[in-house]
Parts: sequence; C-alpha cells; structure tokens
Amino acid sequence: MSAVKTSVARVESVTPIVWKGTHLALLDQRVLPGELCYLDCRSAEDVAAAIHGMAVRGAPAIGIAAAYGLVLALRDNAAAMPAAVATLAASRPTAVNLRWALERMQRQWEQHADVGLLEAEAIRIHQEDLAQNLQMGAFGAALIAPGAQIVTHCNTGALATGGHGTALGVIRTAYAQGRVVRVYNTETRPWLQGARLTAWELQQEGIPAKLVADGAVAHLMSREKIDWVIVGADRIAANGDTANKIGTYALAVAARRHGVKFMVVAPSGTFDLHCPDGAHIPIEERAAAELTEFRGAAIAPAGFDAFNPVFDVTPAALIDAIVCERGVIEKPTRERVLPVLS
Ligand SMILES: CSC[C@H]1O[C@H](OP(=O)(O)O)[C@H](O)[C@@H]1O
Repeated sequence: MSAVKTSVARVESVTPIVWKGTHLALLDQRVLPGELCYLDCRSAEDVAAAIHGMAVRGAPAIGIAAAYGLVLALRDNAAAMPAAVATLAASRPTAVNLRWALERMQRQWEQHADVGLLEAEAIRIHQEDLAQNLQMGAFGAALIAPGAQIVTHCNTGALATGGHGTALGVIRTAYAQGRVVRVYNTETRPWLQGARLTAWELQQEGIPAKLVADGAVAHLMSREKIDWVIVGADRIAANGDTANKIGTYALAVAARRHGVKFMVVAPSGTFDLHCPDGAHIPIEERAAAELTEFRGAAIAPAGFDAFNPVFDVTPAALIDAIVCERGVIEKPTRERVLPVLS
C-alpha cells in the first residue's frame, strides 16, 4: 500500500473510494480535514488493513471497499476467494454491510467465476449505494417539518458511503428543501468523526451547523428546541434494535426525555435479519490507547487502562423511525421490520 498526498479540496470533488481498475484508491480519513491523502490498495490485505486502521470507515463504505478488495484478490489468484473473504471479514466485526457485500460478491463468483463480472458487481454495489442514499434522503426529509434544528452523531455523509450519505444525506436533502435551520453535530470521541469529517462536509455544503461535545447534547436539548436526532447505523437487528457509534444510545435516552424525535437512516444492507435483537450484535472494542492518547500524545497517566467500545445498541423502543431505501418503518418492531426487509 502506498500513499499519494494532494492539497485539500472541496468535499464535492473528493470521493472517498476510487476504483482505478488496477488498484483501489482510498481517501485516508485519519488525516482529514487537514490533509488529502489517498492510499493505493493492491490486495485484499491492503484493503483489510485500511478498514481495520480506520483509513476507510462508515458501514456502507466498508462494504464497498471490501467488495473491491475481493476483485483485487481474485484477479491475482482464482482460488483466493475463501482466504480473501476471511481476511476482509475479520477487519471489523460490527458493521454488517461488510458481511453483506462479501456474501453478495461470493454469490456472483459462484455463479460465473469471472473476474470481469466480479468487478462489475463491485461497481454495482458502489453505484447502488449512492442511489439508495438519494432515495433515503427523500424519504427522511419528508418527515422533517420546516424550521427544524437537528442533532447528528459521528459521520454518515459522503465520506462514509458511496456518496450523499445516510443520516447526513437526509440532512443534505432536507436542507436543500428549506426544512433545516441548523445542525448540531457531535465531536464523536475518540476518533472525532464528527469534529473532523461531518463538520468538514457541512461546511463545504454551507449548511449552518455548530459542533458540540458528545456530553453536551442533553444540556442542549434542555435549552434549545431540537426537533430530531438523526443518526446512521452499523447493524440493525430484526426487531429494530440498532447498533451505531458509541454515544448513540445516550442520545436516544436524552431525546426521549426531552420529546425529541429519533431517526435512524440506513440502507437494507445494514439490516441483519439473522440477528433477533440488539443483544446479539457484536460490539467492536478497540485499543485503550485510542482513549488514553491523542495522535500519539498521552492524555491519561501512563499505563492507565481503558474500556473502549466503539458502538452501542439503541433499543427499538427509543427509535421513532428507521428510514431505508425501501421505505420508512415507524416505531420499529419485528412485525414492522420483516415485511419491509424480507
Ligand atoms: C453511514 S456510516 C454508518 C456508521 O459508521 C460509523 O462508524 P465508524 O466511523 O466507526 O465506521 C458510525 O457508526 C456511522 O453511524
């Protein structure tokens, strides 16, 4: 894997995932917004390292990158599918889009065993994601009455997907329709996807926004009229329980306390109907150093331990609507999820 750095450009001209035919160029999101650096991935191992290392992140983006990772593997070795799937599947455990994309690519290979058709399937997954996000943007924006103030968490925009975004895609569409007055986006410790990535996307689009500390949102809700909390998802169980970036559950509790509506936005590839409820969703825990240090500089005393789960589960009972490209599921339950997603 090699790195290619250029000057920082407007987000519209920046695509986080670029299939070059000979290799995959991934925008290194660890150094945004200060640097624009693409990592050239030439194997499934390179792509898996970029996913695990958070160079590429966001549930849909992870699935798209993994699909191209399989093309890189099979192009070099027609017998590489099992090992390449295992390497990519192990890169991060929570976002089910990764498994969904790998399984779709495996089905393609079982049917045709043709690298050209496998490449075309990866490109379709990428293009379909953008189309799904635009559809979800329309569905979600229609739920937002004009004059809305919105809280959003983590990064769910063009940087986390095939374009436009999921939750941030709804915000983009709603703003374009004149429905959004202001966005409050959380910092999203410890990787600061909100402070670094969502703030950059919102600024590039000229959407009025203010950054808030993760711990400040309940206070904000007690002082300001917030209409919606709108978030993405990494895995949605059959009953609507939703795994998303750590801190989402606390936002849902605060939202319910303050009469703020709670929307989850995710494509159908984020639903795991084999998973009956949130208790069965694997929650990724990452290194203590991601909390006790910042960019290599110590924050906590040397040797201090940390508990660093990077996702949590919001019970369906705290969710007012789940928006996917097939429609809106109001007050999600198993009985309401299955007819839409099966
Ligand atoms: C549309 S992105 C979905 C989801 O992915 C993010 O997690 P990470 O940045 O760790 O990959 C976050 O949970 C987003 O809501």
